[in-house]
Amino acid sequence: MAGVVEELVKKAGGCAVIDGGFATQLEALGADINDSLWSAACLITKPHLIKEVHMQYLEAGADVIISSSYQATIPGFLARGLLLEEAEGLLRTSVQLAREARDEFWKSTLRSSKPVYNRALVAASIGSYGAYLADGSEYSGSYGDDVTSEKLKDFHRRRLQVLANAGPDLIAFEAIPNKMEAKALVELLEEENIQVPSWICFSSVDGKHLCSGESFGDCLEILNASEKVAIVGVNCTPPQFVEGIIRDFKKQTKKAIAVYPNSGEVWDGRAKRWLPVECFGRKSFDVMARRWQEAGASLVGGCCRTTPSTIRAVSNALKSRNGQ
Ligand code: MET
Ligand SMILES: [Zn+2]
Repeated sequence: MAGVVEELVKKAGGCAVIDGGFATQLEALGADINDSLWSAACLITKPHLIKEVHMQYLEAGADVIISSSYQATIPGFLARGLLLEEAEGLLRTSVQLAREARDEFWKSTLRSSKPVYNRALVAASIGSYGAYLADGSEYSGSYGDDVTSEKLKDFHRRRLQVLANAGPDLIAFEAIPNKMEAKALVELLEEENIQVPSWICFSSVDGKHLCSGESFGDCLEILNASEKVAIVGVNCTPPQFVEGIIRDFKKQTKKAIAVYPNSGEVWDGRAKRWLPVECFGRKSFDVMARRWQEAGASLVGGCCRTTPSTIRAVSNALKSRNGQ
């Protein structure tokens, strides 16, 4: 585990808290994210709301906050009529807003000497190629035959460079749906010699495989071989599968494990809405978070449809047992 993460996990008493659904909370604050850029549209129109969401998660007890760049891509911004420099500037802004929130919150915490908080880390979010396509392939992992590993690397390269140079503590590759993309990302981290430690989290719809149907084990083998990858895990996956996934990962990796599932609701990519298949609220997250720590997770949080109240419950559950 990279030193900075190790230190945070230790300070948090063995399990650090990641924030919750970012787009979800932006929407709750009144932002319109029904947009091909999704939450990243707010980088153009409502940056103050982005900072507000970060503040709410810090207040709720998050030790790691994830930037608003999940669906912020250079081609996405260019298609919106922005210039290349403007697009790159918005990527840097996403990290900057999270850092400002972290620094302001930390200053105010020091003044009020609330011992429950740690100085949070900022993770720069990078969503999958499928998230950019916004066509449902984010959860199917099927990119079609014309998408090669080189094409994926070219898609990710510049954004990765810009975000890594914007001063985050971590890079968070989120909801990676297939093995080709996981491998392309590992190769890219090496090729670009990225010095910021990364996490790579997969998404799963069945708890046994990546969304593509490929095995976790094959992908973990690729991640295990890279020193650039500090943390592996799953996000935006139904919470009922997470305990089993952690136990499975434990057998196949020595890297730290991060889990931040969604609420259990299912995204209907065509209809662009959440289907309430099985929804887990903050009460269940509080119980589940403890089990996830016991099973071996070092970082626990929430993804889509989880909120600051979910994260407060997770933080209270983990930190009270860890004597914080
Ligand atoms: N960090 C992103 C968010 O919470 C992850 C989205 S997963 C589809 O909005
Ligand atoms: Zn999600």
